[in-house]
Amino acid sequence: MFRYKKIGYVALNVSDVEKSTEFYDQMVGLQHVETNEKGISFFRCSNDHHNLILYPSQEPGIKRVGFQLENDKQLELAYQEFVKNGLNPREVSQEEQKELKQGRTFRIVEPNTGLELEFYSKMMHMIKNFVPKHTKIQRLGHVVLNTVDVDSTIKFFTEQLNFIVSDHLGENAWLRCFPNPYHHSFALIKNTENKLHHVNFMVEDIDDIGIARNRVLNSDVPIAFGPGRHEPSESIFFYFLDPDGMTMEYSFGMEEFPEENARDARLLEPSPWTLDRWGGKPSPEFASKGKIEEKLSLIEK
Ligand SMILES: CC(C)c1ccc(C(=O)O)c(O)c1O
Ligand SMILES: [Fe+2]
Repeated sequence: MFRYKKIGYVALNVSDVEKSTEFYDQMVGLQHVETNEKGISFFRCSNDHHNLILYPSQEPGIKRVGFQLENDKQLELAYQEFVKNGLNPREVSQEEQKELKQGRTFRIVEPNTGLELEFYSKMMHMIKNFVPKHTKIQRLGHVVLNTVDVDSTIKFFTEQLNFIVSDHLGENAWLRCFPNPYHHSFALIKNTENKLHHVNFMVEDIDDIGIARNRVLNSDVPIAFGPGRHEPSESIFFYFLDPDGMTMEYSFGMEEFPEENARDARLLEPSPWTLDRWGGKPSPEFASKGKIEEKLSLIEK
């Protein structure tokens, strides 16, 4: 099976790119790289050209998630595997690759949720390091989806995409993209609707969490959950809402897995205390918004 480097970027549809650009730059603390002539806005928290893209849209939500493979050889292996399994990978045009500052890129549609997933190995490496404005963001951490058919979605990620389950909690699962060490770069939570649950950025220390809470409290940005501590990955978390009501998370600290002899996935107790060891409760708006952009699945289920 093919090998990942990491979750590379998330693309969101937003109703007002200018407003959201200010939010992700000033409130989240990502570096705004450029807004192009089509009104597409790029941000980074690393030397990658982008770790977040905002697309103008009437319907806010999630557009796609991009995964970086270890190298060109692994990318080709993934392509061959997808073709063999009838997943119909679609190569991204040269023109769009240029717009994205990426090398060879292809996409498939996850058949259970309709989310478009992208695979690439090369993205423009920016000369100047990411300089934190206020929050020492280390990386795009994970994306979580709500899914109606959670069993089939987990099966797809593990059997077709080479993800490994790090933990189960009831029917839900936290998954890592092998051999990336972090506890999860994707998670799947059962719901009555397929939609975005949240996007996570990992931060360097606990002060980033405490300072963020005060920054958000002193603004008109709604807090959605936390600060608290998650049982599965042991991270300290803080969630707040973006201008379209989509949930963003900062987290500090996360269990890491070795490539070989990693522990087996646990069956964690489905209890509110598992989600927050400190006993907090999410607001009703937590993880409530984030339509998945509809893409026709070409995969036979
Ligand atoms: C409440 C959500 C689904 C959640 C639960 C646990 C973790 C973790 O262990 O890191 C998360 O990151 C979450 O977002
Ligand atoms: Fe999370």
